[in-house]
Amino acid sequence: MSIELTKNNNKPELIILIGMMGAGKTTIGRALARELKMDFLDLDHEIVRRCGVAIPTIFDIEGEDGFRRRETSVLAEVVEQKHLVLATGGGAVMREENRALLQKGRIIYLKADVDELFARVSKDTNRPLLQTENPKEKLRQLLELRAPIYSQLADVTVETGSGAITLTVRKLKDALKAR
Ligand SMILES: Nc1ncnc2c1ncn2[C@@H]1O[C@H](COP(=O)(O)OP(=O)(O)O)[C@@H](O)[C@H]1O
Ligand SMILES: O=C(O)C1=C[C@@H](OP(=O)(O)O)[C@@H](O)[C@H](O)C1
Ligand SMILES: [Mg+2]
Repeated sequence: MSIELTKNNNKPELIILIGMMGAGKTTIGRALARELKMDFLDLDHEIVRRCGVAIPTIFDIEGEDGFRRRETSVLAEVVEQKHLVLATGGGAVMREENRALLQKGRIIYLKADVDELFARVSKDTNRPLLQTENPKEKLRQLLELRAPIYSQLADVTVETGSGAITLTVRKLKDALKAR
């Protein structure tokens, strides 16, 4: 099967947020969509809605592989939508097939360092990959592996520090306008 993909950077009908767990894809994505008067969809939430069970349950029953298959299948559908801000899950960029699908949108990399990411997600039990003895080390390893991929895919990269969420949304809007 060959997929024909065209990328139109001047007309962001589909904005896609990528980045690590805790980067703020879900939170910032929702706020950005509201600001831009676009629809919002979170890939993880859509997977959960379709399965009827939470992400840790999908990992328990089907393993990470099962989750990734579902992720690809939902991603393939939702990238066809227009007027949409799409928040992906942090690992969605790891499959070649997904990276091709992501090219349908304007890709924004939300960047944060390990300390910041850890501070944001450490109390959340909804991320099965971090249910380990040393979740900070796991975040560090995942970041090391994924950071070059996020950077390579990104049309726009926005640093999200410890500042307010509204500030990050403003930065993002400006960055989108500037391109
Ligand atoms: N820019 C930000 N500044 C401070 N806290 C943030 C920021 N972005 C997200 N958060 C907080 O971090 C947590 C994880 O954010 P979330 O949007 O779920 O990240 P992701 O979807 O990238 O994993 C949430 O509690 C959210 O309120
Ligand atoms: O980084 C990852 O591999 C994952 C990130 C999660 O989404 P967030 O990045 O929104 O936390 C979710 O898709 C799943 O737990 C796997
Ligand atoms: Mg999320």
